[in-house]
Amino acid sequence: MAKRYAYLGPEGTFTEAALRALRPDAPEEARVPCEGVAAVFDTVRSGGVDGGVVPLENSVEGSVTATIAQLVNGDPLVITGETSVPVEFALFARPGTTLADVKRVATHPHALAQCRRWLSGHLPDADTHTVSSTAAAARAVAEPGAPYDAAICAVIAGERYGLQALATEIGDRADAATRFIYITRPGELPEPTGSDLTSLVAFIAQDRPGALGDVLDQFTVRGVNLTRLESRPTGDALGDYCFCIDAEGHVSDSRVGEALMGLRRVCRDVRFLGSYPRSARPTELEPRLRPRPTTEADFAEAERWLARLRSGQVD
Ligand SMILES: O=C(O)C(=O)C[C@]1(C(=O)O)C=C[C@@H](O)C=C1
Repeated sequence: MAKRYAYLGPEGTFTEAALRALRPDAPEEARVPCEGVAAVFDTVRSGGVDGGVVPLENSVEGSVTATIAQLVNGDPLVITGETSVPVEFALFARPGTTLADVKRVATHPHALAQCRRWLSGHLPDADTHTVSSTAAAARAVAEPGAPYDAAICAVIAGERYGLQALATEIGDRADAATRFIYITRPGELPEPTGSDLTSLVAFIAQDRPGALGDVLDQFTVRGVNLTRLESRPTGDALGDYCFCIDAEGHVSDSRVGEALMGLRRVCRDVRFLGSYPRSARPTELEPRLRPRPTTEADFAEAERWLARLRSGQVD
């Protein structure tokens, strides 16, 4: 049966652009728009689709909490791919509307946070309303008797719903980008590519001095670079946190595997969220991320050395 993919819809979201980048050969009917991040996760979990795409983090606004909450607390799904998409915002309204007519602006909370400067400069008195996505805002503005006068959305969404641009490039940061993940039900892992990321959630055993240090040490001593570390409430009690971690490398790399075993020993729980190809190639990475402090070859050589010691040989 042909594969189908859920995404944060409706048509015209940045998430749809991410899905097109991740699955360029998928025909239109393979893309299943969902209203909200939780609905994408549920559709993937229920087996209604093969996988799904959701936003994970934005370079300006940070994490998408709805996605993190599903990854941390929901029934386990794994990440098998990622991509990042530049996010450029525009203000769209029904044809004939002028900027002076705009009193109510709708958009996604992350988009609103990224256009604050432009809004306070150009529409200081407009009321702002948040909806489930930037394209949902554009669609709502296009409806007869719409509750909003304008939407902050991608150009493609404004055009898709027959609106007219009142302003383009209204984001506070022209170089803003959002990172999206491709999620599936647990199954076969993607093959290592030599440029992978491993995502996980570490739940510390007990709040005490050095508890986070113990988690980080598992990576430090094995020369595994972290690309993201975020503390999130577990939801169980006020002040109870877990740590969302992205590390360079694949679970099949010995040192990443050993770091995971180390975490398993020092943490109350570890949720493995997947190993998957990194979207930026190493040549595009900043030099400070390379070279790795130790290589896979160093690791293998140290293992052989230990085996020799254990068998009674001394170098
Ligand atoms: O609303 C959209 O178009 C989305 O794809 C969601 C989303 C997000 O959740 O951050 C994606 C990119 C932008 O930062 C704004 C909104």
